[in-house]
Amino acid sequence: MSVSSHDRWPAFLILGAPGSGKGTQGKILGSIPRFFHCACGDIFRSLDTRTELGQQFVSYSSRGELVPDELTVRLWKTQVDHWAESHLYKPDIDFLVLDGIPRNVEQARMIDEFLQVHQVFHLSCPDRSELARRMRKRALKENRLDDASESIIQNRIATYEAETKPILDHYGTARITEIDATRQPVEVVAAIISKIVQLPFYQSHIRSGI
Ligand SMILES: Nc1ncnc2c1ncn2[C@@H]1O[C@H](COP(=O)(O)OP(=O)(O)O)[C@@H](O)[C@H]1O
Repeated sequence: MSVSSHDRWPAFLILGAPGSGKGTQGKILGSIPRFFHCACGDIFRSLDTRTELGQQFVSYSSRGELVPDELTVRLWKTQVDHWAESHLYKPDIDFLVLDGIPRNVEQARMIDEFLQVHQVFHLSCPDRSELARRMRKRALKENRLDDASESIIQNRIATYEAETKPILDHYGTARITEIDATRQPVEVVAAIISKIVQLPFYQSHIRSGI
């Protein structure tokens, strides 16, 4: 499964607590040519819940907990390979926009083997009650079990604080852009895009005509 360093997929990461707007931003970016949105939660939700894997996902996510790393990374890698084989995702010219993976430092280390994260966009929302409000709204609209109760919501926010936020240290400040997640979606996406187009890596990748 190992990939040489020059073959590693170029990627951007959207990081933020549940309800911070990662999925909204990922979808918008994924609609732009040469950006490919990859939402780990969507990969899990597409599993047939009658299968053992599907059952495992339901049992972890309905408690607000993370699915074990080994299983998560294996499933994620299989799905990205599948997208690449079917040419939906073109690793030589597309930028991966990761949303929901990695979710802890161990996953960050595991996926570093396959991709190169060029910038992390941290959608920051210190107001936890605003996040909870957004999740309750989403539960009504999208029928999400994991957004359905107050204790699960609190557990998901706590899991984010304890396990996902330390990822910021893994990537280091030079690769992190802080964005205020309470701004309008159009303003958040504008901030992300203006940062990307200024990155030397982006400029050289685009100019190389790959
Ligand atoms: N990378 C991951 N590692 C472990 N579990 C994950 C991962 N991605 C998604 N999950 C599981 O799927 C659930 C829903 O994820 P997601 O749709 O990304 O929610 P949100 O965007 O609200 O944070 C998580 O609470 C977790 O149980």
